[in-house]
Amino acid sequence: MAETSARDSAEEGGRNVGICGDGGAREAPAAGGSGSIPPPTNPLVTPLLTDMYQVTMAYAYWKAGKQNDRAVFDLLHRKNPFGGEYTVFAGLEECVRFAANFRFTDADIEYLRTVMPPVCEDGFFSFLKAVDCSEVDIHAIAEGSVCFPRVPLLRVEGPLLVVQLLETTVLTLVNYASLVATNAARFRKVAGHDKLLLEFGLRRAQGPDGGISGSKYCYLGGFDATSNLEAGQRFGIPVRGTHSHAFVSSYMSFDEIIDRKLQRSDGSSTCEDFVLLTMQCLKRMQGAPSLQHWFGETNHSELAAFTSYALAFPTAFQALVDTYDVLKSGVPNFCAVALALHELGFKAVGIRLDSGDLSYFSVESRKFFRAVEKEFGAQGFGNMVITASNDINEDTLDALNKQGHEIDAYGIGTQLITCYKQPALGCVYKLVEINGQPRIKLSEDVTKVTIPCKKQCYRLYGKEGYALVDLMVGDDESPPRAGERILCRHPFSESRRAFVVPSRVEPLYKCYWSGSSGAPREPLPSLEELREHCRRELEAQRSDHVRAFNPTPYKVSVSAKLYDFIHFLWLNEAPVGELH
Ligand SMILES: Nc1ncnc2c1ncn2[C@@H]1O[C@H](COP(=O)(O)OP(=O)(O)OP(=O)(O)O)[C@@H](O)[C@H]1O
Ligand SMILES: O=P(O)(O)OC[C@H]1O[C@H](OP(=O)(O)OP(=O)(O)O)[C@H](O)[C@@H]1O
Ligand SMILES: O=C(O)c1cccnc1
Ligand SMILES: [Mg+2]
Repeated sequence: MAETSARDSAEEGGRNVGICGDGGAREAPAAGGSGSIPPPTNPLVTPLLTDMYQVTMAYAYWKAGKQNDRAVFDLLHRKNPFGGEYTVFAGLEECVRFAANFRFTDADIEYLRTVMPPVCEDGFFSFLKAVDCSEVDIHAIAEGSVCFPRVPLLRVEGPLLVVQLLETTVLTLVNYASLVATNAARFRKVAGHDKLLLEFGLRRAQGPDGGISGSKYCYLGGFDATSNLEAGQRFGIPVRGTHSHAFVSSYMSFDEIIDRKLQRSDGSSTCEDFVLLTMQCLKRMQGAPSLQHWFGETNHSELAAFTSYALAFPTAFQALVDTYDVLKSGVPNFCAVALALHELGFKAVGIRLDSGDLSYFSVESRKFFRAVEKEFGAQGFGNMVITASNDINEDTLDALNKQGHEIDAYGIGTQLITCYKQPALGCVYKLVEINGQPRIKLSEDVTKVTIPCKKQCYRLYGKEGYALVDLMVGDDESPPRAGERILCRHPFSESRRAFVVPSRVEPLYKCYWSGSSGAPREPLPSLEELREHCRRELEAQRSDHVRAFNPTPYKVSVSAKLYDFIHFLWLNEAPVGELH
């Protein structure tokens, strides 16, 4: 029979990986095509969670009578994070919740009166009080999708004043969400699909929102569970935990263990002194010829702590073994308690390593488990779960893979949740059309030149089933069709172009908020569905695009017509220099 991985066991109901719980989510998934959409998860996400200049611009638009000009903005990133060639798009549901509930309160309006210059007319504030997203449409790539620079993740269309007001908030909702989901996906890729990935980031996250949204989007990106109970309750993410060094060092002797009784797992009898039993097990291990060279005296306060923890959790005993000395004390003490549990019909879970050379300690611990299994016929000891933590990042995971290790599960905090390798994703929100007139933003840096026009985006697949290219076309152009040859051009580099005959064409945009047209909108999937979508998307990528080291860039292109138009507009808008 194939060995069950730690991850499988956890997914089977989480019985086998420490203390765990899979309580139901407090929030039902957001309403989809019908019904009301709940407010953003974080109550701080209000219309005032924005930069002041959005409101001053709103005033100037209103003063000029431009407030209802029909505007189209694209939200896009220009560069993939972490030196990679892909990004996982996340944060869409929160944007839709924000738009659906966008309304200034009376208190907001009163506050704005105090901060806006006194010249601002009263009529503006009355106007602002009535502003909502009932005339706004949001089209977007599905949340959890793999996406690429320049292809807008969101297209927001509506009255200029209100779609301008959405800018900062939707950026803050998408930037970190997509960054941390991508980080999680990268950790998953290098760790391997058979490993259990636990997110332990809350204590190091950038504040409570970083903690909560970090847990959510790490789960979306491929982590299996979190230590964060609020995120567990709110989103239905499985929660897991072990114990800390403080628990171990809080014990000084066995005298602290008062209630020493432990009923056998089948309830048939009771062991009156479990402490004595663990001490006897340790003695037996010390006397076993095959284990003698491994260790001598162990730390007894550590053994007391482990024994006490096992009395509290006989069915889920997992021990942190590096408080004093991993191989001379932690692992033998753990095995003594695990053997005592075994005698009473319980199966211990395993250990957590939190310092030192994780490869070496995991390999040595596994050898010790196997030796104990052999010596005492303790079935299952050889494959007890080894969890590793301590400032782990992508490079550590890669190094561990190269060295060889026996780790089944990783607990990862700081480097994951803070996105230590790259702390920000640079999504921007750019005006691309106003009243049907395409607009462009020029820059010395060609990567910063915007692609004008209200656009449609398609992913074109080749005959081997992989995506070949993402193609942007003007909204008025006919869509590319499977089996039909189409010229795909790099948006800015004249010589980079290719004819593509797609085997399949996937339209990337769906409508997630349809204020003005009242068109049916896509349902908002549950977090579990987003996670599954993300997993499938990552699996479907060509391996050279998603490898960690020197990945191949994915092609993002525009139609010939859009290419010509971009360059026409560019020449039109760029002033001609004069040399003297
Ligand atoms: N075999 C390994 N290969 C590469 N990196 C490793 C390996 N084992 C551990 N690491 C990493 O090396 C770093 C060890 O850090 P450091 O020396 O500060 O910790 P430590 O002294 O072992 O533990 P602590 O300071 O928490 O008691 C951690 O980032 C850890 O993830
Ligand atoms: O290392 P991270 O990836 O951030 O994972 C979370 C860390 O948090 C805990 O201890 P903490 O760091 O609070 O104390 P310690 O460093 O002394 O173990 C845990 O033991 C991990 O080491
Ligand atoms: O449960 C754990 O082991 C844990 C949780 C958070 C941080 N470090 C470890
Ligand atoms: Mg630490």
